[in-house]
Amino acid sequence: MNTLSKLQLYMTGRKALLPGSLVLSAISALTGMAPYILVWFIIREFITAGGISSSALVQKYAWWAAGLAIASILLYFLALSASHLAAFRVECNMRRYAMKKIVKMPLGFFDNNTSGRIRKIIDDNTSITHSFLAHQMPDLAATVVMPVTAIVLVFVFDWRLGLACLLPIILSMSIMSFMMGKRGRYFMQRYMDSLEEMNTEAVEYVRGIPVVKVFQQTVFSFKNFYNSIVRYKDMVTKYTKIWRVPMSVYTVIINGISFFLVPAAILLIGHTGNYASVILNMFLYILIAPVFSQSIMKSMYMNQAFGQAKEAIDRLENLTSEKQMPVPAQPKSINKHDIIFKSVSFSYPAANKKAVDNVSFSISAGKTVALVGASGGGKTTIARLVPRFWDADDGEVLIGETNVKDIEHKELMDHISFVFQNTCLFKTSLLENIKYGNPSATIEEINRAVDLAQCREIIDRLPNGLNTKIGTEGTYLSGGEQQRIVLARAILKNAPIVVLDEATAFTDPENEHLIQRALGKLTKGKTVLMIAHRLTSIKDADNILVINKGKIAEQGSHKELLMKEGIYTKMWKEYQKSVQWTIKASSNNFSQHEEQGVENLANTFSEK
Ligand SMILES: Nc1ncnc2c1ncn2[C@@H]1O[C@H](COP(=O)(O)OP(=O)(O)OP(=O)(O)O)[C@@H](O)[C@H]1O
Repeated sequence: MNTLSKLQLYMTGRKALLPGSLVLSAISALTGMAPYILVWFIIREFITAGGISSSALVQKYAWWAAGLAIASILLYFLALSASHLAAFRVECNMRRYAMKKIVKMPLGFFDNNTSGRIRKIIDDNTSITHSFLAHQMPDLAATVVMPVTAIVLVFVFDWRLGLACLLPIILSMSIMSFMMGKRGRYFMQRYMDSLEEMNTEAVEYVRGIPVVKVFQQTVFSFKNFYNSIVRYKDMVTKYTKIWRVPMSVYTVIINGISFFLVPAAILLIGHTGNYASVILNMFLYILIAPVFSQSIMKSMYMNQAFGQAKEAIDRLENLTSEKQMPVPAQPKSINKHDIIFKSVSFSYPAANKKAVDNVSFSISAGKTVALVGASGGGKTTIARLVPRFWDADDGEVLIGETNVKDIEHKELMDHISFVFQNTCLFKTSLLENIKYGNPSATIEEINRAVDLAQCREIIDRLPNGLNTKIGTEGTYLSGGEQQRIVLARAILKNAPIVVLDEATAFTDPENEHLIQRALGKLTKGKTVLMIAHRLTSIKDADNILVINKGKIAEQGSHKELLMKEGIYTKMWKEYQKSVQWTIKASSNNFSQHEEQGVENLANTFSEK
């Protein structure tokens, strides 16, 4: 399907706007040609019909010329209005369509596509199609109609002068098609790729400025951003050099049609001896020549705009064509709250190894299973298969007796509370943030969740209590405090299944203690799948799975695993050492010991 047909799909119900704009623009172009002929009539009156004696006729021609010029402008205005209406409609529908598709994407889609990237692809590409439809499309009709009419005219008046006019046009169009051919399209693609790359790197650069300042590094530490600018500059410079000669020749020829006409006219006068008629026609041709140059220039930009619009639609389609989360044809409801993994395997798209490899385990309703193991082992991926961030490639993930693929998205989400590694609080009131877990909760229920999540002292300290807006007017919360607010949200949701990903990582001891209490309240009586690096927090789990390279390397309770003297035992010993070091470190060398402990822990796995 070509670019215009694709854009027409987004017109929904007002499909006539765009063709209407083209027709109005074509009529405007035709009307705009008429004054040239009328001026030619006036000149003819002066040269052949005795000048002043025919002033009434001259005036009549002049009025018609002025009237038609005004009519042409008005028609063009109407054409622009119609094209703008079409453009706004298409832009709006494109954004809606993209957003509708994106909200249906699996949750894992947002891991690989940052919010910045999604925003840029949608915003920038819909804006490109807007300016193409609103501004360039009306010119398309004029670009076709004006030169065709002008060519007919020049051949009607004097075919020999017409040929002299046509020669530079053919030459310039050949140069233009050389510039806009395969090479031009290739450049456009690379140009937009480089812009996107530069943009992504620029966002990364701005995000990293605090780190650069803290570590006293120069901006050159942002090699990727620097390299993306250099690559862009090199590509544009190379392309400009390729275009330098053809573009100069093209510009000279297209603006110099008159220089082809004068020698042709001299030859014609010598040949026919009809001085007045040749000069008169030559005036018309000189008047019309700018029409050609303008039209060809416009068509050059038009070609470029078409290329950009095509590229913009392709990029938007690429984003939205990613596989959506399949919706069950006959949804089943959740009858029990145990979680069962049956020979589950999963690979990330484009990855060459399995992130989860033939994993089987079960969590009875109300019990807790913890995942531990080396970084990159696959713990997060396993946990995320339960709320369908992605679907398993092989095997089954069941809740009760129902495969998660057969459960409607809303029902699945209603039954699971997911506490992420990175807390996400919205820049609104704490009340709104907590209420997100259950929008219909009463204020009593909210207050209860606040108490259970150990958030009361946070709320009491803030000037407007629960109504305090966070992230504004200097009201900020520490990482541990944010974590507790997120737990209040999860407690309010009161889902029977809880998935916890590193909930206590990176918090200070005081906050950890409070978070542990809040977690105790959240998980009480629930089916829990939790990932934790602090082994003390999962010591009491009903079952601990040691995950290594996507597989279950060991499993059992804390005691059973210690008796096995395997990976877990090593991990536990290393962890104990690091805890002791931390205590010793209160007097000296804290960071050195802590780092050493973490390193030892990491080595345990690299040895495996
Ligand atoms: N969105 C993603 N796209 C592609 N590969 C991914 C993605 N997320 C994780 N991986 C890869 O899958 C493997 C398992 O990663 P996962 O995050 O599940 O491990 P983990 O045990 O939770 O690690 P950590 O303890 O560091 O969080 C790793 O090799 C990782 O590089």
